[in-house]
Amino acid sequence: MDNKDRAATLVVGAIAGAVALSLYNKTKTARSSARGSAASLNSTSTPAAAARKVDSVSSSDDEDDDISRGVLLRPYEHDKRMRARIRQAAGASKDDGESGGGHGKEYPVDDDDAQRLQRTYSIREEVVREAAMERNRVVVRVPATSANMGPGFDCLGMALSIWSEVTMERSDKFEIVFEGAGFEEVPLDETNLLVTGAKAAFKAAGKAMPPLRYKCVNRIPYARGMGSSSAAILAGLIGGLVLAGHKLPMWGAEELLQLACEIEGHPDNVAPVIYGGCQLGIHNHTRWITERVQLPPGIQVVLFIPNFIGKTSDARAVLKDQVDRKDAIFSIGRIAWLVLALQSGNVNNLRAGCEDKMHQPQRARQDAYKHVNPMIEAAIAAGADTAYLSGSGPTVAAITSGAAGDIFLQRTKERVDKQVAEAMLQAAASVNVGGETFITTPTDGGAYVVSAEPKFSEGAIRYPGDV
Ligand SMILES: Nc1ncnc2c1ncn2[C@@H]1O[C@H](COP(=O)(O)OP(=O)(O)OP(=O)(O)O)[C@@H](O)[C@H]1O
Ligand SMILES: N[C@@H](CCO)C(=O)O
Repeated sequence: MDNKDRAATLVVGAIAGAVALSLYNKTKTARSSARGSAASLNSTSTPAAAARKVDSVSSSDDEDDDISRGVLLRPYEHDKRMRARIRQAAGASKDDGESGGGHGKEYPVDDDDAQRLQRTYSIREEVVREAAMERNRVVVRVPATSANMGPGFDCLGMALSIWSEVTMERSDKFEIVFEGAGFEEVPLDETNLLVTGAKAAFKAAGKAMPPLRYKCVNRIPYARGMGSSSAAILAGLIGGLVLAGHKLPMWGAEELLQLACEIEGHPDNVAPVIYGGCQLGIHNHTRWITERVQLPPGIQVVLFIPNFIGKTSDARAVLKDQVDRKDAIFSIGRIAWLVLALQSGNVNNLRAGCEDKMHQPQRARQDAYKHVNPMIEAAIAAGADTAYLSGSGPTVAAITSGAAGDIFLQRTKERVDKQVAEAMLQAAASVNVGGETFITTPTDGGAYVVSAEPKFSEGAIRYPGDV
């Protein structure tokens, strides 16, 4: 990703972040007021001002102020707050450079609290130093993802309930066995992204990369706009970390996200692969950060997956370096609108929220993507709340809502997703594009280790994959 792309991601992501943050704060008002006067971000008058505030909260020296007031609670702030509180509990000066704050603020700590924090902090220190056991074999599951969702170019994406499974084991020679989607096209040499991920993991561990055997049962459509490359990167990274016996510092660092973004270049697929759900990610000038965007309950994702591949590198090549101001204004409003609609559950606003002028029209003008516009119109006419080009395409995703429980228990005529899938197939046929539809749901969870050898379980503490 070049600097221009990164700047665009920052602006779009920051605005969407401001919207999400405003909603988040609304839900946290009770907690904030219980802690005392809240420097409410809700009072921020413009999206731009809110975006500046987001940035200052995450990176300025005022961080401790905001944290102590309970205005925000984010994973990467836990570490700093904990350190400050422990230091205060221990009676140390807050001004010797370590706490990063030095405001002389009184933190609400009693003896029990201090002991608990001290204990937690000790555990955290052990985690940082911990040299985990190297392992011989590991199985990892990684989800498909649908990025961009219209205007969230390079910054927004959601994880889908389509999982690939990768087994990695130490071997006397390098080998990749690939089954399922893309088995005829995927490179089986060291350029495979599973290997790229694994190499990054061993590098992070400071260990030489041993010969590994990879077996991938791939259910994520290959090079179709459903995040097959990000899933492969994360499978390699996670599997590699487990084999290397290296645990990343997660508190305050989101280190796995940094490693994955360094390879992929943007967080819109890799963040939902790691954390699940819908994720909004930006680069804050120092590192990649991401936040969960709540999804409305009961939504389904209807995918039309063409029977041809569309490489992201080709789909990016059609985009110009410069964006017209009116197109930027159009898309900035839409990403804010989309995040607001998702967070608030107002599915009626999803349609406008998924409109875009940054990449979708440019890509849809290509002959290979001629199905995109007719299909979006057909899906919406058939009852979808919205539809958009998934990732860099050529897959089109439509969102339907109102589902509850298992769809196979629902009367066919009441199933909006089926009507939408049929309409998408008809639209594809009308422009002579072949493919299939796939009906799925977002998944709340991200990539996970299914099992490892030797096992993780010991004594009475057991884990599902080890049972
Ligand atoms: N194990 C792998 N799985 C998938 N793609 C791989 C793998 N290893 C290497 N690649 C490369 O990544 C490319 C696919 O990534 P690409 O970004 O084009 O599609 P995608 O990730 O499926 O879609 P999108 O990023 O738009 O959601 C392939 O052309 C291939 O060169
Ligand atoms: N945001 C990316 C997604 C695919 O990697 C793009 O649209 O090119």
